[in-house]
Amino acid sequence: MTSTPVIDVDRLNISYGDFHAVKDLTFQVNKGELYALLGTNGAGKTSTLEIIEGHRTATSGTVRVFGRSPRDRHAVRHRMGIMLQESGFSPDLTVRESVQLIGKLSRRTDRVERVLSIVDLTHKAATRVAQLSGGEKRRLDFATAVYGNPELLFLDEPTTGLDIQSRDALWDAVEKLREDGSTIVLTTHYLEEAQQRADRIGLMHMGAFHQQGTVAELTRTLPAAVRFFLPAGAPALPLHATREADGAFLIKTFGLQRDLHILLGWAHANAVELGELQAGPTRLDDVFRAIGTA
Ligand SMILES: Nc1ncnc2c1ncn2[C@@H]1O[C@H](COP(=O)(O)OP(=O)(O)OP(=O)(O)O)[C@@H](O)[C@H]1O
Repeated sequence: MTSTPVIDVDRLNISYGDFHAVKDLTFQVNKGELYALLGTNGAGKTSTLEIIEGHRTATSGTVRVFGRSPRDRHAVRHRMGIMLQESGFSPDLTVRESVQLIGKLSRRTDRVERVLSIVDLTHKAATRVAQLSGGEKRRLDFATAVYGNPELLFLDEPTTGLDIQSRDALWDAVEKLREDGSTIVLTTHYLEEAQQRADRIGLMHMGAFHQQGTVAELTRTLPAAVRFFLPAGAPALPLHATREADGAFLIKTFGLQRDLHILLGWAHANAVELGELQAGPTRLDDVFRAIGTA
């Protein structure tokens, strides 16, 4: 991974009339990174991506993609693969014709059969788009992003409507592209996927970054949790705990390993069984839930 940014956004502002939708947003995405742009509804993710993808002009600020203005479509567009939430393929075209069309529009070279195989639609090549299932249509959308191995991929909610096998296959294909040096920008409401896949996350709220960093950097801002039930008559706990509505004990801690060690030592010494014991670091969901409460 080098430090040359593929995407460089500097004090980006986007207004719709009087409404200031994106406020002084600054971030970079480096070559080979998987950057997840996440946020609450209406946070400004789509608006920001529309600028980076060259569909719209900024109200103020500078955006560079491969060092060029994204409005310089001739220089930049063929280097990007964009998987939208809906690609809007003509329902009358077959799958093969749709992929051929992607090839023409993208100005990248590839073999149609290779792309069909990556998105697992070889067996549907002669089927009309109108006859595809929701998940199959989504895989055809993915073909727009992978055709010709672009250097930069935008994946907008890529796995919505996909079954687990198709999701795994999509991520395998993304990993292969990354091995070849592609840079990925992901937007998703499946926080687990972002937590698992992203190198860095930009978490937007009301037009600005609420937080930006690696998953570890984001989750370490909140305590980890240890949850368990105690049998009646158990001696006093060695750590401060609160009671949940269902009677479970909850310990919140920034020193998970240390406190688990204390708790398990205490349980062992007192022959106490910790019922349904769960312990884990904060998840990205919790970081999201904390937005607005912090
Ligand atoms: N063309 C437009 N005209 C006026 N307001 C707009 C326009 N497009 C977006 N907005 C407003 O700008 C804000 C940011 O919208 P945007 O679609 O970028 O958010 P988002 O983060 O993608 O949201 P979501 O997760 O709900 O899709 C919202 O309040 C939205 O209502």
